[in-house]
Amino acid sequence: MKVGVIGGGAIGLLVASYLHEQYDVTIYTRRQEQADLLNRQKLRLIKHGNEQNIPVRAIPFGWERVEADLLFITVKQYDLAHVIEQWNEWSETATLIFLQNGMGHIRLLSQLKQRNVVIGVVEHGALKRDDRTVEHTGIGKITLSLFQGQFGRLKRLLNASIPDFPIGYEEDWYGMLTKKLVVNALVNPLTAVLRVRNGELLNVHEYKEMMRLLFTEVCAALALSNGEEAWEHIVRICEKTANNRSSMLSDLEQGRKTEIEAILGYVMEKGNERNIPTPLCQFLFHAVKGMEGRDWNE
Ligand SMILES: NC(=O)C1=CN([C@@H]2O[C@H](COP(=O)(O)OP(=O)(O)OC[C@H]3O[C@@H](n4cnc5c(N)ncnc54)[C@H](OP(=O)(O)O)[C@@H]3O)[C@@H](O)[C@H]2O)C=CC1
Ligand SMILES: CC(C)(CO)C(=O)C(=O)O
Repeated sequence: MKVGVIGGGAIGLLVASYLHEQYDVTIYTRRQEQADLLNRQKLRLIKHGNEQNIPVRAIPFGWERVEADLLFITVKQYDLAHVIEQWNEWSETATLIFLQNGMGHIRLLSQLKQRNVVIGVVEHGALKRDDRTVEHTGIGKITLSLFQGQFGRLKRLLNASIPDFPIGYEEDWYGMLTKKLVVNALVNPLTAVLRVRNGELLNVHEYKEMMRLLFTEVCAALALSNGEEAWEHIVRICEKTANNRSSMLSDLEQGRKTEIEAILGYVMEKGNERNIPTPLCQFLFHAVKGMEGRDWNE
C-alpha cells in the first residue's frame, strides 16, 4: 500500500518513521534541500535516547504527481489552503487524512467534495530536531474519524498494531475535534503568554484561576454541554504533559507563526455567531499575534 505524507515537520516525520516498515512511504517536503537530506542521510527517529535511521523516499511537493492510497497531510493550519489548492488539480489519492490541531481546516475540506476525507487528532509529542530528525517525546495515539466518503484502504491501518503508535477510531469527528480544540484553546495561548510549561497551569493557583475563567468563556462560545467532563479532561492533559512546552509556546520561541487563528480565532467566531462576548479570547488572541515574529530574547 502506498502512503504519502505531505510535510516533513515533527508529525510528518513521526508518521513516516512508524509506517515505513509496513508500507511504501513517500514524504513530500516543501524544500528540495530537506528532500535531498532525507534521501541521502535517511530519516532519524529518536525515542527514549535511542536512535534509528530509516530509509525513506522524499520528493519536494509539486514536483511529481502524488499517487497514494493514503495521504497524510501534516502541514500547519496556515499552510493548508495552499496545499489543497495545489494538489486538488492533479492528485490521484484515494483517502486523505488531515492531522491538524484547531478547527480552521473544516471550512477548507468542503472544497474536497469527491474525496474520502478523514480527520485525525494527534496525542503524541513530537519534536523536530533538524530536517531529518524527529524525537518522539511523548507516546500517545492518533484517533481518526471519517469526515466524508469512505475509509478506503485506511481500514487496514486501523487494524494494524504498530508498537508505540496506536491508531484509534472515533465515530463523531466534530465531538473529537472540539474536545481537542478546548484543550488547545486554553493550554496553548496561556502557556505562550505566561511562558510556562503545561504543568504550571495547574501548579500556580492564579494560573489555574486564569484557565478556569477562560474555560467558562470558551464553553459558552462553543455551547458545550459537558462542562465538568471537559474540564477534567483538560486537567488530565496538563498533568500528563506537565513537562511539555506547548506547540504555541515553542512556535513563538522559535520565531514561527502560531496556529492561533485556527484555535482561538475559531472560538471567537463561534461566540460571535451566538452573540456570546469573548473578551478573554480576544485579549489572548492579540497578545499571541503581537508576540509572533518578535525576538524572544529582547
Ligand atoms: N508536534 C506535535 O507534537 C503535535 C502537532 N500537532 C499538529 O500537527 C500539525 C503539524 O504540526 P508539526 O508537525 O509540529 O508542524 P511543523 O511546523 O513541525 O511541520 C510542518 C511541516 O509542513 C511543511 N510544509 C509547509 N508547507 C508545505 C507545502 N506546501 N508542501 C509541503 N510541506 C509543507 C513545513 O515545511 P518547512 O519546514 O519547509 O517550512 C514543515 O516541515 C499542526 O497542526 C499541529 O498543531 C498536534 C499534536 C502534537
Ligand atoms: C496537548 C498539548 C497542549 C500538549 O502540549 C498540545 O496539543 C500542543 O501543545 O499543541
